[in-house]
Amino acid sequence: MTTPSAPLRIAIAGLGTVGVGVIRLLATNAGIIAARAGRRIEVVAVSARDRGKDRGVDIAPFAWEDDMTALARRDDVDVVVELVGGSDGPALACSRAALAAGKGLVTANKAMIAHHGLELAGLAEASNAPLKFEAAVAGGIPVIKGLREGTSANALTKVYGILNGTCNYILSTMERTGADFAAVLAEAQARGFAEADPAFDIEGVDAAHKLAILAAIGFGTRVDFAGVRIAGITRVRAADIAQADALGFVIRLVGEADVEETPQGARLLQRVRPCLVARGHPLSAVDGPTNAVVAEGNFSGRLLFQGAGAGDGPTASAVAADLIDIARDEVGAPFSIPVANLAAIPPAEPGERTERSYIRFMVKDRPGVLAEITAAMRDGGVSIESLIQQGRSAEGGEVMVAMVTHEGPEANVARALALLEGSDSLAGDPLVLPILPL
Ligand SMILES: NC(=O)c1ccc[n+]([C@@H]2O[C@H](COP(=O)([O-])OP(=O)(O)OC[C@H]3O[C@@H](n4cnc5c(N)ncnc54)[C@H](O)[C@@H]3O)[C@@H](O)[C@H]2O)c1
Ligand SMILES: N[C@@H](CCO)C(=O)O
Ligand code: NA
Repeated sequence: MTTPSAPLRIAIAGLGTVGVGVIRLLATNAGIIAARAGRRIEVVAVSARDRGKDRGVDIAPFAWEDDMTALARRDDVDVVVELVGGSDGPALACSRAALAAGKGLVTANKAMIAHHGLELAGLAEASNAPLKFEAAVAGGIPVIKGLREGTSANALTKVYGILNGTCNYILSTMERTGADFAAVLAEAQARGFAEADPAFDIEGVDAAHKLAILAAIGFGTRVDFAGVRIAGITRVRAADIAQADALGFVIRLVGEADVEETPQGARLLQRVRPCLVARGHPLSAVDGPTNAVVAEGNFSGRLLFQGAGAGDGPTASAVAADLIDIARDEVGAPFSIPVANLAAIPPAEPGERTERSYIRFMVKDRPGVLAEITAAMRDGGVSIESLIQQGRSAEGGEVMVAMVTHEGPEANVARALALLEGSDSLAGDPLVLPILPL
């Protein structure tokens, strides 16, 4: 007769959207999980800011710790699940304590992994403890698993996609309803998609955290968050979304990474920026808090991972999948390759790359302005494919001028715009949005 395996005993630090989602999922799907994990997964202890808060789940059966580091060191815990958030502070302290004590760590915290992932992976490898973070990138989509396992036999040429549910919710809702940015952001916050500080979402930082993690796994490089070039969506206006629509595009916040060979050696390009995406491109149909990641492998071809990128259920699903892997003893190097063997690739300069762009100006409505802009484009070496001026303003007011360029070096657009800097024909800085190739 066989003895049933001992349960995997977990502690949960952080009982917010995701923490409560994990407690619910582990209870609702306990039977399925035990069957697939080969043993039960049991919550033994929890910690958060406010013990008495009504969270809609009963935490009375679990031991309570005020101090998350003490939680991480408990003798009756095998794996700590960090769902607090923040790159440093109690999340990092409790994660370090868990790994140093030889316990497993599961986290949804992309900020922490982007900043301290190599240190934590080093601790995990030193004590042969599992460190897993599927929920940190693209919520419920198994994209870390997809790249660590599914494409592991490939050299990846490119990884890109929609990595922030809040921005995607804002952009696609504004597109559909014409609603105001601030109102839609408030809805995303109310629905639990946004970060505690939503500036991380709308400024592109959250997507950059995720991109740096994906690039590390996809290309076998050291995580280099500082090397990501970041632009968020705060400068995108409803008028840009309407103009893009008229041209046959939607606007999406896209993170992209690739490695290019240059005469100076390999260079890692990582950037997050709002892009025009042609209707017909797979990313154009990605709406609401959905995420999508495209990975191009030299043997697999183009793979598309798509699904819910945020929210309690999908994120809890990814956390629980990591726990099941740990319960099955399916562990490996956190970044697929041991930390010591990850490559350090310097960041690429994008200026020599070519692309088509949408450029939007707000200009004073007076004679000669268009000539000034087109002269700057000519002198910067930018070829204009189409140019649209919207309406007329009241006398002396502002109008929007949008153009689409032919494909050309990115550096030329920067050069042309530098020629316009300080011009009193312009009201504010122009907005440049690249057009994502099909
Ligand atoms: N919400 C999502 O859709 C989602 C998706 C993927 C990843 N994540 C990540 O999961 C983590 C948790 O996100 P969330 O949305 O559940 O956050 P949340 O704000 O809803 O919950 C955070 C929890 O941590 C506790 N906490 C925060 N700071 C604390 C402190 N200084 N001391 C003690 N307790 C503290 C809070 O009391 C709360 O219980 C974050 O790293 C986030 O980036 C969230
Ligand atoms: N704030 C994040 C949560 C999921 O990581 C988002 O909107 O995508
Ligand atoms: Na994921």
